[in-house]
Amino acid sequence: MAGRQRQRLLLENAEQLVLVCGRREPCLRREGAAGLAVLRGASLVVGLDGCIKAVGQADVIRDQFLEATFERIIDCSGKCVLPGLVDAHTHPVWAGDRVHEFAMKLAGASYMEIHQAGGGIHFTVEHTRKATEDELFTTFQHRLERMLRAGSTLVECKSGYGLNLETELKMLRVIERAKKSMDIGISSTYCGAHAVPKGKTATEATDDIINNHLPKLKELKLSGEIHVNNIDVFCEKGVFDLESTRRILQAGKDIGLQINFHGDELHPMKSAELGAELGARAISHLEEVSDEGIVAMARAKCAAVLLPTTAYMLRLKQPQARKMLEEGVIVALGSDFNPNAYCFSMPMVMHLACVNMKMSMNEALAAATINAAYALGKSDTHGSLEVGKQGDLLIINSSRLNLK
Ligand SMILES: N=CN[C@@H](CCC(=O)O)C(=O)O
Ligand SMILES: [Zn+2]
Repeated sequence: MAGRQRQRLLLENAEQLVLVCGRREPCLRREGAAGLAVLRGASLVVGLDGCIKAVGQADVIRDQFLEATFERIIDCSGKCVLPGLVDAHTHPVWAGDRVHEFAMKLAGASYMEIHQAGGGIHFTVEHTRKATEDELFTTFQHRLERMLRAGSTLVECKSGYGLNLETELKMLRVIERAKKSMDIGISSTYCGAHAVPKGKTATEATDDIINNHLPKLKELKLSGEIHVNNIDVFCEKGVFDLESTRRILQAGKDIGLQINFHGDELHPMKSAELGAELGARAISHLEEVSDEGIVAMARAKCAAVLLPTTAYMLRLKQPQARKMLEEGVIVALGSDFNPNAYCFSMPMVMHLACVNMKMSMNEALAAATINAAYALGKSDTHGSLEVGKQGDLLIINSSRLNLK
């Protein structure tokens, strides 16, 4: 029946059609991530609703859709098709660059020394508070366009440079506007606990978030004004300790947000153990995760969002990607785009993951597609080329990805 209908797009006869997975797996672990599903000489059909209608050998699809009409047909002979990339961790809404801090870091200052001296996130907060919503939207839009050009079709976007309710909401409104107007998927994250605002203690900031910020987010969700997907905390020595992190994440979960937070980045905090206990969807960074934390994450099916740009930029030790993969953790990747790590490109992130974290190319692609989608709770609709999923895809002008 579908074979006679009008369809949006036919990608014909790709040399390699990299499905990533083909049995509706929610994520890929161990051997699953090491060997991806690939069809050769294959075609794919996207329907008028933007979803994938068929994937298969070119001659089979041709027969099946003999009587169909297409808005567009693209000859993919000699080319590769793969799912749109998913960037599972970004901080893309802000004003005021931090180029001056690069020189400080090169001269030996650490990320936390700059932060504690009032720079880093605090510097960005000062500038973001002063910026208008339109100014923030314009730069954000430009950044999303660049991410899209680098192949990302679904991006996690955090607030977190406001810290007060007014500016956090301003950032979330900007993200909401892009969700509605831009041709890129967005999973939005409330990250009001990104730093302890100047003039407050961590406990005061935690109380403010729980008593004022989160109830407001609940109200705005009910009225349909802002729909946030995830809750985040920077769980770190000198920022939010384990107890404050627990209180904030639990309160976020109680209003229906998915837990997806920064943990075990600069110091071992037992963030992974906490995330596993709270049922977190994902934890990012994990350079300092413990062995027990890795096991707990694997058991709890809590994704590890690894950020190779951070370890590179801050000269941190690399997260133990190989150990996580061997223990069965769901490993995802993110660009961590922010004023400290100015990288829009998931292909670059995948490259760094292979070279610096010793992931295989297959593992890196799984981490930047189905597993990143899993980290955002979206692997039922994104992250692989399977019937029923969104038709987000990339055509690569190369006959083979040479995956191993
Ligand atoms: N570590 C905390 N947050 C960001 C950095 C944000 C910033 O420095 O502005 C990160 O994920 O790397
Ligand atoms: Zn971050």
